[in-house]
Amino acid sequence: MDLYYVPPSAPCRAVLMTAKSLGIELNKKFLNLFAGEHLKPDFLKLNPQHCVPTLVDNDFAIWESRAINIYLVEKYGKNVSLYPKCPKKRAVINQRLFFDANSIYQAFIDTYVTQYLFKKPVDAEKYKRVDTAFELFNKFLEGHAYAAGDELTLADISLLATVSSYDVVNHDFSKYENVARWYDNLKKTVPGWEENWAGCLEYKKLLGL
Ligand SMILES: N[C@@H](CCC(=O)N[C@@H](CS)C(=O)NCC(=O)O)C(=O)O
Repeated sequence: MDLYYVPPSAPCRAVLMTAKSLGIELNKKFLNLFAGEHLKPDFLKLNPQHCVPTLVDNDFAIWESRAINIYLVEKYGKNVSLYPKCPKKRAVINQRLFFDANSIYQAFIDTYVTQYLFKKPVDAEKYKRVDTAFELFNKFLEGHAYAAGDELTLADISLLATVSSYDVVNHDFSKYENVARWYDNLKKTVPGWEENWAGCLEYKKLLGL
């Protein structure tokens, strides 16, 4: 399977950690976004939304990191505990995945990425949303080792990619004790963490930090 990606991107890093956790070998294809490779006709044929990560499994292409990760577990996963079939467990995992996409990851784009990569002014209100997101995530983790309960799931992997982006820009989240404990544990245990962190360091450079 081919994975079109860029190393600094949190969604791409989440897919790489998921594949590693599942023992799946991906054929990584670097796409130079700054050179506009994602806008070339061949790539647009695969993904008219022209974003990475994009996974190509023979004649099937899929994008959106969380959709890719679910596909990998459902189609190839021996370890289905990352996305169990129980509807209630799944619903909680999905909620955390949407929380990641819409709240904590989006808050990173609206603040650090906007300020440092796009070089646009950021309203203080947007930084407050980062705190609100961390506060919520801290609550979700109350009494639990993992984002959606007591087992590692796809929600943890997506959130780990996002929270490590905050770490690399030195965003202090130590007061969110459950998040800090969760992060410390996952850094030591999630397969592919080293590659994720290498991507984070590239991200840091890209942001000019
Ligand atoms: N929600 C998407 C976000 C993907 C995304 O924003 N990708 C960026 C790189 S981090 C991208 O491909 N940007 C180029 C474009 O959209 O044209 C996901 O989780 O996969």
